[in-house]
Amino acid sequence: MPSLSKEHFDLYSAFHVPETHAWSSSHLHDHPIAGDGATIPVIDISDPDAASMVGGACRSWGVFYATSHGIPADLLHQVESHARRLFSLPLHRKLQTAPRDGSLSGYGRPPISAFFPKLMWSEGFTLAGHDDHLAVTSQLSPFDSLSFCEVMEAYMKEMKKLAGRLFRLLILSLGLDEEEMGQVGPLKELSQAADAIQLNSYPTCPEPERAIGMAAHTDSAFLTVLHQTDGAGGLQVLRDQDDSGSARWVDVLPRPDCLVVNVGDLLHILSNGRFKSVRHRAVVNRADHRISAAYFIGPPAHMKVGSISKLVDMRTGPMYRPVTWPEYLGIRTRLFDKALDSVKFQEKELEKD
Ligand SMILES: C=C1C[C@]23C[C@@]1(O)CC[C@H]2[C@@]12CCC[C@@](C)(C(=O)O1)[C@H]2[C@@H]3C(=O)O
Ligand SMILES: O=C(O)CCC(=O)C(=O)O
Ligand SMILES: [Fe+2]
Repeated sequence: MPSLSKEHFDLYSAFHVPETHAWSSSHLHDHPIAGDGATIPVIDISDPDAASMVGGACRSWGVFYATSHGIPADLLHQVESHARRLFSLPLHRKLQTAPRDGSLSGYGRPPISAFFPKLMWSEGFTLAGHDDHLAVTSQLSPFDSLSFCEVMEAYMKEMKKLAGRLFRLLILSLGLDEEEMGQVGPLKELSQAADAIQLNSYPTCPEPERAIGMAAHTDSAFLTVLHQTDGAGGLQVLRDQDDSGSARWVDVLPRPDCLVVNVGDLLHILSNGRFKSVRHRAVVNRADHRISAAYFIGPPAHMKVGSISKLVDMRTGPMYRPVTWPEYLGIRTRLFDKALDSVKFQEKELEKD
């Protein structure tokens, strides 16, 4: 069993933020927080104009709130309460499920943690594929791992359907017709698309101004659909340029009946840079123990993702070289937030007419 080192400080009973978790203020305050007025689009995805609204939001923000998403409220509550129960287990029991032998599923720090000298004020549990996660959760007996798995699998199934709807809207918004849409690999093979759930727990923090729940990053997949608990919130997205010309962190507060959808790096590549992979982070607070459940959908492991040819300017060629998701995750392991730039082709000089 992994030992309970200082690194596994119990966040739930903390009276102060230890040095291991204290981030420098330059890291935390790299950009100002936007005031009111910066409003993330709220889109009813069953609206007849949903495609153009979703397309507009992904071009301009890389994120939006989706309503009429079709995920039953009861299922969302069950996911949340199972996640709470899992994170409330004693630390040594959770550590028993740490991913091993090439598995991705289990309790632990997300891969981005490796890029920062300080630890994040959160715990994570990844579920990637049925056998993978059943193998770890079944070790949690007498924790009700079967009902945990049942709920998570029902959630993944519903989320995949929703991701299919969102994808269709996005592709339509790019001006592709039904026939061309059928030729776009990821949509054609959605049933085989790879997906994963990341459960995040952000305990209350005695000194939230010194800690970070989840450090700034972009997600690697096509799309992320996030459910967050009601309460103080914590998710923030980086709005590149506001009217004042500077980048600002914008709060993505919980809204009733809304899920948060954000663009990941592979959709940025697929759309030849039209949809923006949005940088985001999660801050913590003194009052609420926040839970979030992120659903990631990406291409099947073997599929190379390149820019849709109709979106490529024939004179300059595609902006990015095609990559598979596992290949891209490998690049991120080495380069983290330089990964997207590293698969970008050098811009060609256009000859003057
Ligand atoms: C499917 C995945 C996406 C993810 C890496 C992973 O294999 C499982 C964890 C995911 C997560 C969640 C927190 C943020 C993130 C950047 C990270 O470090 O782990 C994402 C990864 C990603 O989007 O690449
Ligand atoms: O919890 C959140 O609000 C953000 C989580 C996140 O960014 C992730 O899991 O990739
Ligand atoms: Fe994320």
